[in-house]
Amino acid sequence: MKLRFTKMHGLGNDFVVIDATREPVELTPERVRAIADRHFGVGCDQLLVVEPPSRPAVDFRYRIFNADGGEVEQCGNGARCFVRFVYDKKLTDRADISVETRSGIISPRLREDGLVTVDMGVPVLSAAEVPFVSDSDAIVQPLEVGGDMLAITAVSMGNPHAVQVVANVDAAPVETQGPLIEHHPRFPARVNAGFVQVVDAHRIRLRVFERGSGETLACGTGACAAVVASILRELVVSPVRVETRGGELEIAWAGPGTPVLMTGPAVTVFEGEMNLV
Ligand SMILES: N[C@@H](CCC[C@H](N)C(=O)O)C(=O)O
Repeated sequence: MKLRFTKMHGLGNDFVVIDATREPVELTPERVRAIADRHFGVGCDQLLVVEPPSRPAVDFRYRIFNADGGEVEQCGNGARCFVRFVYDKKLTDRADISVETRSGIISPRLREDGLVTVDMGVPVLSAAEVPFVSDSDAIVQPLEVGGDMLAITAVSMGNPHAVQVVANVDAAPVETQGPLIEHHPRFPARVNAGFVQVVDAHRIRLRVFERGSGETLACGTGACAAVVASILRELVVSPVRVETRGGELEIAWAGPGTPVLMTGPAVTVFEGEMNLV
């Protein structure tokens, strides 16, 4: 069976995007892993599926699969690519859409300058809802990882993030500590591990070891979570430029109870057709 796809990226966080608005596509974890495989498949960090909405007053349903085959709640860089995709494919003539995800509604807007701003919703700071096993909702929490005591902030942007502040992201133990944090028993749904270096009051540098995909060149929800954590820790002030290995995002957040706004690029690389096994 042949399946048409579009290869896209947001700051080098790369996606295979599939249009399932006309007919459903059956995606098993094995199939997702095969498509995401960089040697035997197309290769991507996440597979994104565009579906018709399941409820009134939203335009599309947005499904996200990590390279390990697991379906997850949210993907920020993917959300920017999502609106670029549905607009370019003429699945809508609106540049401002409402999209349902596993964790709620998000609103991406394709701007005239080609950048995309996404209302990513209100961050969740309650430990139980992240989910993070803790008897407190303190902003900074101790977490023992590989014999070291880390100071993390647990934030959900629809998906779970553990954010820590480091002196230098280039020297941070992302590859070694990242997998230990991802699978830490106090994060029962696993977690995305963010490493933040504060540059000044409006700029941070960020690396993220993503749940189910490993370190990526950029993570949109990771950038939102990192800015929320850094504002709560009084290290930065909104708006904040986030430097990743793949480029920069701008994140604005007015504080608890308000939504996070993320602005950045969304790029189409090529169209293709794959053999689906
Ligand atoms: N790259 C994404 C996040 C994708 C999902 C994440 N790995 C998870 O498991 O929660 C982004 O740009 O936000």
